[in-house]
Amino acid sequence: MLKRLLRVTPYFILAALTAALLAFADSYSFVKMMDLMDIALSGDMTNFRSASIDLIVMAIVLVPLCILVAITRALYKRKANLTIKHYYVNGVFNKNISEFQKENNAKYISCLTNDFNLLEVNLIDSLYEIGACIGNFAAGIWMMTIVSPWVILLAVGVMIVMIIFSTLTSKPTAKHMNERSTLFEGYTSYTKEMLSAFHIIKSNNLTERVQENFNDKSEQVQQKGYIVDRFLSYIQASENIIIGLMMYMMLAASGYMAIQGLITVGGAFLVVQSMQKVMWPVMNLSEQLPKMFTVKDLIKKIEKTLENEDNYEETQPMPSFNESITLKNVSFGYADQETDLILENINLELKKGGKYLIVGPSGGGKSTLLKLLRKYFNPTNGEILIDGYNLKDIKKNDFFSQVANVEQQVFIFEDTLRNNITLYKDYTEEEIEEAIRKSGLSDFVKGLSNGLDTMIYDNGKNISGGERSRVVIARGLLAKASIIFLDEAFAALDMERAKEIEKSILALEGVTVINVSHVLFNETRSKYDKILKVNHRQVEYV
Ligand SMILES: Nc1ncnc2c1ncn2[C@@H]1O[C@H](COP(=O)(O)OP(=O)(O)OP(=O)(O)O)[C@@H](O)[C@H]1O
Repeated sequence: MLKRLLRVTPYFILAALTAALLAFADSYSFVKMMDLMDIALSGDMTNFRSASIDLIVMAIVLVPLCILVAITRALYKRKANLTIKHYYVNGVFNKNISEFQKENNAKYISCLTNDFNLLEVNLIDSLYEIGACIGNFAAGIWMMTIVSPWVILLAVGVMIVMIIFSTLTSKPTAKHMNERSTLFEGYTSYTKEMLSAFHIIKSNNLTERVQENFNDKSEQVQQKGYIVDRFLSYIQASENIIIGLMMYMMLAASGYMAIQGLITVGGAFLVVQSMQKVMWPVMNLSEQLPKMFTVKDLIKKIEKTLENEDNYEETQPMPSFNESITLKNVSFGYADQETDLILENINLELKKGGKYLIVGPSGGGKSTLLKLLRKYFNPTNGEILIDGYNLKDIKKNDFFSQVANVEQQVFIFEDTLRNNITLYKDYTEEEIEEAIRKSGLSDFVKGLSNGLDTMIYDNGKNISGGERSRVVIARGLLAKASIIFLDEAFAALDMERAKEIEKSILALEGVTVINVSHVLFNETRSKYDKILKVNHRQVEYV
């Protein structure tokens, strides 16, 4: 992630340089003020006028510079945030389907919200602040050199003390931050579950219990937040004491020098201003550095969510599906243990263009067989060959572009009906119409005042379960895939409609259809080439 962040270096440099430019311009205006003060005390009216004009010009120049600083800072922040978020989402989509499904996806939501908010404050903002601090510190030192180089030594001393202090306090801060992030993960997961199950909770009178659990989790997160804030405020208070002491020492030193006549009154004024210029970065650095030190562990935690245990490299392209899918002595268990096998020693051949129905008792392993054929999981033993090539070696993207999946669990995007059917790909109106007709959606679409441009909200809350299923069937038909996998795709449809759609799918020439279903209609039964029963780890022909 840090490597990816390096790409925004030009934006960072631009933002830091403009901040430094502003710091120097601001310091220069203080030098001009010092001159004005000393000229005024000497009673030199001619030079006083020109020094006053210089000051006014400086004040005018500062305005566009301030705007430039705000713009370059915002640009850097925007680029940096987008870069790490793109990196993360890209990483999530590089996860294997099986490994992604093993995890609670609230883990990823928590990373993208809580952890990325922390990254924005503790890394992206802090980096900018550190850049700006360096510019301001340099400008402050420059101001000091104009008055007396001796004051610089004191400022460098303060800096060293503060860096040592930050290093010492960073470890316990990082520990607390990580614990808080883990608590947030549980909290996000629970909140997501609570809102998804809203109607179940209400209709089963579970409100009180759920609220109690939520309050407990929320209390834990708040308590940790309180501990972190309290800890950080102790650190802050200690820093303020140290910095305060240093400031008094510098003030006393410049006062002594003015009394001794080593510097002018204007010079004393400039020392006070330069001290502020130097102290701000020192104070700010002492705030930003501990935050920066906590980022390493946070990034490690975020990167861990993107790790794939199985990094098998797929090398075989699959431009088309031409002959058959063959299962050779395939065994599979989710737990990778021989005793926990769901399927054992399966041998099958599924021909291109063939229509296959998979039946069997609940929990028998039908969906598991489909998951293996869909390349969600690899067999524990044996191999699945497609046109003679091991499915394990076939590149995921190539394989997925040859198949369409129609599942019982439907996902509908919050978008128009058209985009939900085409899945953002280009098809002709005739192709879309044909898919709508074959999936039994024609009457539904005709009845909508906006037709295909009707918006579907929140995973299809404004359409029925059967309509949702048909949208997904239309997707499958439109995709013109070589293989269609159906998993209880007709469960939400009435019998007549289910039969009609099943017939349309079974009439697709050259398309291999593998349909897992509890429902077996006499009218469509004969249209299947083979009916397979999955039971007791075995697959047999019916
Ligand atoms: N991700 C998983 N991790 C562990 N075990 C699983 C997983 N998915 C399914 N199983 C188990 O595998 C067995 C077969 O499940 P599968 O979903 O393949 O059955 P099925 O025949 O499709 O059942 P149904 O008709 O009820 O959908 C079941 O005992 C189930 O509990």
